[in-house]
Amino acid sequence: MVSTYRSRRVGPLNGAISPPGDKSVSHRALILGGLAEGTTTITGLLEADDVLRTASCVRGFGAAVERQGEGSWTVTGASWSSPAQALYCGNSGTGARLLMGAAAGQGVSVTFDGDQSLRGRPMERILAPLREMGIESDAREGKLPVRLVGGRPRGIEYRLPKPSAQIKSAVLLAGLGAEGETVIEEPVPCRDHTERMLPQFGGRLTIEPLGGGGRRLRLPGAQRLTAGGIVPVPGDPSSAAFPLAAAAIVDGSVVTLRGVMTNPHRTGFFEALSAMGADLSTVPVGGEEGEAIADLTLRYAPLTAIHITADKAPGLIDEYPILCVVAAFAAGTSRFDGLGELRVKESDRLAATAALLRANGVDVRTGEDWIEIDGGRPGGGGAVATHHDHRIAMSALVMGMATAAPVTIDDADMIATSFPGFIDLMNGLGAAIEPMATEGG
Ligand SMILES: O=C(O)C1=C[C@@H](OP(=O)(O)O)[C@@H](O)[C@H](O)C1
Ligand SMILES: C=C(OP(=O)(O)O)C(=O)O
Repeated sequence: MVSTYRSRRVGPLNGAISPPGDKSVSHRALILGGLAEGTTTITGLLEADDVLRTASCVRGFGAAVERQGEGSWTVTGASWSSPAQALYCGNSGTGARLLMGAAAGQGVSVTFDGDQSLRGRPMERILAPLREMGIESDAREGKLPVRLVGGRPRGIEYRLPKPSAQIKSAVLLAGLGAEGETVIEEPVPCRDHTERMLPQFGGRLTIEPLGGGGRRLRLPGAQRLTAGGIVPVPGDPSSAAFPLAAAAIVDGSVVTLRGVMTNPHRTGFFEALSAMGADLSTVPVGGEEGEAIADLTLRYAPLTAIHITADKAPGLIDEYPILCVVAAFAAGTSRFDGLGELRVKESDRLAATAALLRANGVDVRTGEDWIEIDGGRPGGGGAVATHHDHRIAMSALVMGMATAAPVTIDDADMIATSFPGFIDLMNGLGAAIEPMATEGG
């Protein structure tokens, strides 16, 4: 089934909403809960396709994962066993990569698979450190389906080749079951949700500063985790980015996002909005011991172009498509560097974002890992190819809220991988996102 949608300008957006639970934290809570002895309760879990796939994979290893009510789940860990069937991770890079690490640590044999997009994404970045740890795998050209061969991993010293929290977390999760210590050097820091959550499950880990803002993580091997009590999942800053972006480009808007996680490795988009001149206020509302949380209010103000250097990219890596849309409405030329990783996300997001903007009348230049956008008053009217990528779909729909002519997308279904309530929530703020047609069956 293909669902095409149209987004058109209707006036200012107003209101206060809570974004859904954070996707990164949701995956980790399920996986750590599945490894721990006893029952963990997770509240505010993101009930989106990517996370639900991880829930069923964790079940596939023998843990009990049960939905108790909206967003409220229990996970009772088990000694992991080798699943008879391949585990299907759907569209989720985080799910596949973190689960590979966890499975390697538990010594199980397992095959992971995913949808067409995930089958195209690089997995060698996980298989290489796992091989160093002594875990053999079978994969054609480093892509899914991947078969891991069970065995006892050994701790390694590993320097992250890129600032990827998925690689870092996979090595940490494998290290939990390893013989000996695992040491990870992280020259450029990236999101640290695994490190923050581990102690709640009795996990031991020390973090030392490395010169230049980096870190060295030391994780003892052979750890037995214990249930994490209640793990609250804060609001997802990457989802909050869409209504905030809409308020930033639609004149007269005032929108509040409640309970948004403000982990310093995830706030790059909010900092970029402020640097462009958006009137964004942040009121901390708690959560300091695990993940910080705040209410964010954005009042429309005219925007100016910015330059974001490569070292900042990990702090807003998933937000670049929507940031590029915002830049299209800012006076001047914006430039974003260090975007090579965008080429291996759910789609080639650098190419898909450039095409999205061009289809709506924006002048854009790209290189292998950068983009330049000439901002102004884009006319819109474009038909956007989403390449089955949720973030491209939501970015295009937000653009249509501010352009003279409506923006259409070829498929809204993938939005369900990270933000199932997106369309209703945006329309509740005053947007006009409407289905165009449904083809096939
Ligand atoms: O660890 C995580 O939860 C994530 C890490 C990032 O990927 P990389 O590790 O590939 O940078 C991000 O793009 C992804 O959406 C979620
Ligand atoms: C890149 C993303 O997710 P994943 O890597 O988990 O597929 C994303 O949600 O933008």
